[in-house]
Amino acid sequence: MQFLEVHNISKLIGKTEALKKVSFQQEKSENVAIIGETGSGKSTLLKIIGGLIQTDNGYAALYNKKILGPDEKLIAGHEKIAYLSQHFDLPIHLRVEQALEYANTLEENVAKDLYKICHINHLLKRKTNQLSGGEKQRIALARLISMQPELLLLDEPYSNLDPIHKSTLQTIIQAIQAKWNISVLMVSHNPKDILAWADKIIVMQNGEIVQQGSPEEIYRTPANLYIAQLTGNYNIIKSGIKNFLSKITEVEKHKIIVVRPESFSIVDAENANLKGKITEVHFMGAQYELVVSIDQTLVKITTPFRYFKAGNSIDIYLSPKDIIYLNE
Ligand SMILES: Nc1ncnc2c1ncn2[C@@H]1O[C@H](COP(=O)(O)OP(=O)(O)OP(=O)(O)O)[C@@H](O)[C@H]1O
Repeated sequence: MQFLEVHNISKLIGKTEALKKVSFQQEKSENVAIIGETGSGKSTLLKIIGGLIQTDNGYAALYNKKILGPDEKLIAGHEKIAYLSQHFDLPIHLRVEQALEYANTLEENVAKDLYKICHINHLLKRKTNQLSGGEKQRIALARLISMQPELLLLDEPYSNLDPIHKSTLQTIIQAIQAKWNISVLMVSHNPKDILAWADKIIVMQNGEIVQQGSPEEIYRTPANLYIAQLTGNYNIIKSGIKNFLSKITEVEKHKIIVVRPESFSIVDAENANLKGKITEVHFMGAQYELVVSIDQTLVKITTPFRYFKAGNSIDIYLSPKDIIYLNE
């Protein structure tokens, strides 16, 4: 039986076609991420799946049963689907433990485990207005999980968190998924947050799905420049180096050529197929970004090695397999 099916969903908000015939499927065991620029329709789609916004056309179904919209039921939402919005709210004037108790459907010891996993035990006696944004978010998450959903919808969960709290939340989400077998559908605009996590990525642009596939497919063979730009750093190769590349490989005509910065390797002269001169060196933490002039075209190349200086001439290898051709 299909776990989640989204079929031909369209939605007009005001005069904006927020969603245009959106269809995809999620299996129970899959981690699915939706990415796309601001305004591409990600949140609207998540809210429709959560039963919080009515569709104009099409439907979403969980285990082949249509998810009803707010016009079709008394209380909006679906009992097996939890939605953690970017603007999560907790009931006010309550202590955290009261806010959690009112929602909880778990046995007491299981609920205790959940609070421990979510790192909120030390917050239980606080009032819900005496918490940081990250703490509120972890409590809101624990509250949703204590209602035993099968599908958790996360709308930009990491967007306001520093790296330490982000890493904590990533660990919490993985622990929750493993312990309670909850499927997650996550919206994000940061490729770093989802490439390693997702089994499938759905890319949205102007209310439409423009590509869906595994993280590697989306990263290595993006369907257009927008998707290449969304998923990581990139170089657009201009005519100078394009001419140079045509000596190495049969360059496809009338295509935009994109190369990821890590696809260039700095090698010994005998293994090289390109030559360049470093014009700038930028320290990026785990790696350095070199700006390199190849046949008067500037490209960015990443390297873990610290000994390169501006002005150095370097020998470079680019595998033809790592050249991404996109339609103009
Ligand atoms: N309440 C509203 N009134 C008018 N237009 C809206 C409303 N909500 C959404 N829209 C429009 O619908 C489109 C999709 O919005 P949505 O919030 O789903 O995008 P998004 O991809 O989630 O964006 P973001 O990443 O900024 O959250 C946008 O063009 C937006 O301006």
